[in-house]
Amino acid sequence: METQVNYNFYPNKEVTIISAPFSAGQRNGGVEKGPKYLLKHGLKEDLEALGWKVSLEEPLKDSGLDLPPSEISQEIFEAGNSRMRNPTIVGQATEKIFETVKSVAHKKVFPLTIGGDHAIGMSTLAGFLDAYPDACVLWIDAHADINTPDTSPSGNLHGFPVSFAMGLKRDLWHKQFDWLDNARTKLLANRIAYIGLRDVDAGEKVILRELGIAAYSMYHVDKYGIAKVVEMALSKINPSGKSPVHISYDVDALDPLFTPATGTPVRGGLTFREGMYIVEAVAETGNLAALDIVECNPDLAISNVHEFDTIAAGCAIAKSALGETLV
Ligand SMILES: NC(=[NH2+])NCCC[C@H](N)C(=O)O
Ligand SMILES: [Mn+2]
Ligand SMILES: [Mn+2]
Repeated sequence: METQVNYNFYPNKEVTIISAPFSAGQRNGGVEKGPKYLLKHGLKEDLEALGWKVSLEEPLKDSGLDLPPSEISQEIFEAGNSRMRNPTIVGQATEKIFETVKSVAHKKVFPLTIGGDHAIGMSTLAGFLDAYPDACVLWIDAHADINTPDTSPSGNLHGFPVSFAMGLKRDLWHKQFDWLDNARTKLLANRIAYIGLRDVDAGEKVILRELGIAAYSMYHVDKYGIAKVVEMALSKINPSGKSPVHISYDVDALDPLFTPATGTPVRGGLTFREGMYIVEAVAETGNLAALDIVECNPDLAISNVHEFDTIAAGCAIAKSALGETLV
């Protein structure tokens, strides 16, 4: 089926699935299996059926960086009240993923990065912004993932990627993140909006307020409806309507009813249709130009139904974003 949706930045409709089986940004084993399960569910074939030419890149292949937390030696980097866990392995893996996303984006091919935990968001944002300095970002998540080493309650690096892409508290970083200094463009506060928030740490709330970041929580989804929220978010971050839009989609944005197999589920989330509407509506503008799907963890499913629902939801996000329409 040929899709009705246009992709302004990809007239040739080429997409590269960047497989990022990575879990050291948090402490649950299993999230590194996400890419394998999404692919096994038919992700590649589904996108081909939508008229895309699909290729696959595996930046972590044979790197040893794709091991579950139980198989890597744990490292804690502390300075004063600042803390991050496993900075060396996270820094090494995110650099490799950054290089891949960057080269795919520079080739004018749609980068679809599948995780893996959300630490890889620092790679995808920095890599995409390198090719498109005027890009804007929709971060779809229950969490803001904008902790800095001195605000994080957990030290888990999947709670940091937005602050890294923005270069916040640069002096507190571990040296393994020096690669971010080579990225051409930092993410600016007026180029990112959140949708779906409902579990934001106290220090993150201060950062969001101080920087004036557009943050639409579940309260705003309830109050205005999802269509209005998407419209408001896009008009804030993309006032000209011409910039490419990168969506970083944490499946825990959806209610755990729909994506139960994820490491940090939070009740009161988006319905399945609200979640699909976001990517459908951005795709409809023609400006959707990069997508991440992260935090599917098949090992946390307590039944086959949970596993199926979570993986199927991840694939549905990709299909809706890449042009599947309901009629
Ligand atoms: N990508 C995620 N699921 N992030 C969850 C982050 C949770 C919490 N804010 C933390 O920093 O630990
Ligand atoms: Mn989350
Ligand atoms: Mn996240």
